Amino acid sequence: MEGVDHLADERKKAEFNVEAMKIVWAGSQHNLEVSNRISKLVADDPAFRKDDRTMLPRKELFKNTLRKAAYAWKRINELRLSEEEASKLRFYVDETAYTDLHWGMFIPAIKGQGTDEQQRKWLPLAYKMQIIGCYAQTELGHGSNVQGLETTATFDPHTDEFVIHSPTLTSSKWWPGGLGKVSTHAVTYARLIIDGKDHGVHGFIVQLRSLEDHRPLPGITVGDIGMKFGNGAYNTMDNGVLRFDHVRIPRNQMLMKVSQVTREGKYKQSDVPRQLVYGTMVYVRQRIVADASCYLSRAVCIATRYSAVRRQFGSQNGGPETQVIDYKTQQSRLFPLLASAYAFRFVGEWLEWLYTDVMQRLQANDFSTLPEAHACTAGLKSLTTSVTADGIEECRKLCGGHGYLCTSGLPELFAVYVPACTYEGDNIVLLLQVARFLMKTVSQIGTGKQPVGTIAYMGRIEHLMQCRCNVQRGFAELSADLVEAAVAHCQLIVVSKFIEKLQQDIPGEGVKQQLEALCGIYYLSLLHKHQGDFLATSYLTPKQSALANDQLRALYSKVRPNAIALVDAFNYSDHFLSSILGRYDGNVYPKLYEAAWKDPLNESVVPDGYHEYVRPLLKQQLHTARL
Ligand SMILES: CC/C=C\C/C=C\C/C=C\C/C=C\C/C=C\C/C=C\CCCCC(=O)SCCNC(=O)CCNC(=O)[C@H](O)C(C)(C)COP(=O)(O)OP(=O)(O)OC[C@H]1O[C@@H](n2cnc3c(N)ncnc32)[C@H](O)[C@@H]1OP(=O)(O)O
Ligand SMILES: Cc1cc2nc3c(=O)[nH]c(=O)nc-3n(C[C@H](O)[C@H](O)[C@H](O)COP(=O)(O)OP(=O)(O)OC[C@H]3O[C@@H](n4cnc5c(N)ncnc54)[C@H](O)[C@@H]3O)c2cc1C
Repeated sequence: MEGVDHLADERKKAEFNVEAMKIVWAGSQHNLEVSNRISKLVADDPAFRKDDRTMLPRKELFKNTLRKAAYAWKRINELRLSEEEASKLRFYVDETAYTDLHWGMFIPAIKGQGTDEQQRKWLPLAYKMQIIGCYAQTELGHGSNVQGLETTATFDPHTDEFVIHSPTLTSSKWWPGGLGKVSTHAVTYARLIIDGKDHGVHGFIVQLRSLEDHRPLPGITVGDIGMKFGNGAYNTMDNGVLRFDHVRIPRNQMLMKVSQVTREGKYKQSDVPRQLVYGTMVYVRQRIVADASCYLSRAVCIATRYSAVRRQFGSQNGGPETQVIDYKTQQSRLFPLLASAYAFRFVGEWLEWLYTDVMQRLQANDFSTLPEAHACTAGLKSLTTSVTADGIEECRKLCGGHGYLCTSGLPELFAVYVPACTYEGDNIVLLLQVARFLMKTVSQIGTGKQPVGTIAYMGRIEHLMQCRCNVQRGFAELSADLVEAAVAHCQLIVVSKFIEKLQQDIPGEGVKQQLEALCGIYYLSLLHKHQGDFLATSYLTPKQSALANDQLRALYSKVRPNAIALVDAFNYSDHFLSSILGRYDGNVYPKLYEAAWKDPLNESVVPDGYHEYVRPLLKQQLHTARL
């Protein structure tokens, strides 16, 4: 019934202060306040309606996204929202769009790789959205292998220009978000050629479309690459294809913070690691980790609330059937994901600190923690996106048949999220980077260099110090195993950051106890999943492994009465969740039934096509039956 909280009894079971947990999840009282205000602003504005997305044809869907992005920009300016508030508004609008890449990659690339002069010229235009940018790195033939990119930028000393060109079909830029139909400019990655010498991949600002009539400029061929996975989902984004036919840009449009080309055509590499050209990707990877906790928590919120509403089997003497959340199988699938959502939130906070610290060190030309930052952002991006993508699918399955309805919110959430396992670095390719970092650490231990930071624990691997093994040999042969070691390394980071979080002062009655239980579920569920490795290496005895499993089950029972309150603490509005199964009031069945009749297919009792395609069959069947 309307107005009744069908989850009220569940909420009464909470053994902790939910409002205090909301602050922990938000990061601070201030963040919670801003989130509440902006979330309501979006939820209350019909212009941000999103329940029709999965039913719109692509052109209409895309135009609707353009409308929303323009309206959001209008509201940001009318309300004079800060950058923080504007970012929150785009988050709660919850629709991938060209603005993601304008704000999330184009601007960071200029900030990270542009000189002060270039920043002074381009950033004001970008901040006012007088130009709209994208990040054009991936090509049809290369994405993971950045050093394999084929687009060329050839310096012409006669005109003090670079000639940007797509020499082959496979050099066509392919995938950049916002490129297909909207961006006027791109930070384009191309091979710098000077006097026939290839200096490798560098970033260049290239205008793609006229600011007058939006038509592609001479030498530019650009368009959308076509429909992607799922209805709605990432089809609100114009991922594009782009080819250059000898397009000329001024020399000062090469991003020159890391390396420069003089008027005379002399190449100067600052004494900084060439990998700084990858800096934007590192920035986005750390953002994606924080974002993973948002996506996973949305799915867990839906599945937890529905698991408390859904009853199936177990009726005693005509009494109510059992809530499926009370089944140990349901808990063993759901609660590790709930724990992971909190774990990823905290490791995302730490990674943001690590990234900020590295950026400050770079200002002082201190590159000492750059390798660790690369390994942590790459590895944690890989781990958290893989677990989140698989977790959203598991949450769909935890909701049974109704989880497969678009009105559950889960199919679209899955479809929009899963590319995160690929973009910003294929997850396996990134784990191989972590494996390379671990093996390099091992080789350095042999030289007496003690590891610090997230690899300090490796200093205790005494036996490796004696083996003097040649870690270079067999990397390719052992890469699958090394990837597993990289995953374990990242899982250890997540566990250690969760434990460090618990060592902080955490206000609120019962809050710390709940987080301790979730931390226990996180690491014990990992230990259970990988117990074979621990047993095979004698790190655990069978008895210890059994005790750990017993403790895990005990923690499920401890969390069970608090489960609804723990997902309420995510503080998501019904508008943001966009899920009938995940409604705050748990009023699922009436709303599912109501929603079904709103489907366009039910606009007519007799479906279009009946008379052309069904009736003839029936009549034919009737005729046959009479024979
Ligand atoms: C659902 C969607 C909704 C919202 C979006 C979701 C989340 C976003 C969250 C918040 C939004 C905020 C911002 C983002 C905005 C929008 C994001 C939305 C969508 C994302 C769009 C995705 C955009 C892209 O995909 S851009 C293209 C990404 N491409 C890649 O990642 C390519 C991967 N490949 C590489 O990085 C490199 O090729 C490589 C690292 C694999 C290899 O490089 P290379 O060959 O040059 O090096 P190696 O020989 O392997 O190593 C040499 C040494 O260099 C070291 N190294 C390598 N990389 C780095 C680095 N980055 N930093 C530091 N050091 C590095 C390496 O370790 C070696 O060192 P050694 O000492 O010699 O061993
Ligand atoms: C939705 C979406 C949005 C995107 N947005 C952008 C954007 O805005 N800008 C942009 O520039 N790009 C963008 N991309 C492209 C994206 O960054 C690349 O697709 C991604 O980096 C993966 O590269 P790839 O496609 O070449 O994969 P591949 O490397 O071809 O991966 C194919 C398989 O090969 C494996 N593999 C590759 N190399 C190795 C190796 N050395 N060892 C073992 N296995 C290997 C991979 O693990 C994978 O299983 C986007 C992609 C998607 C899906």
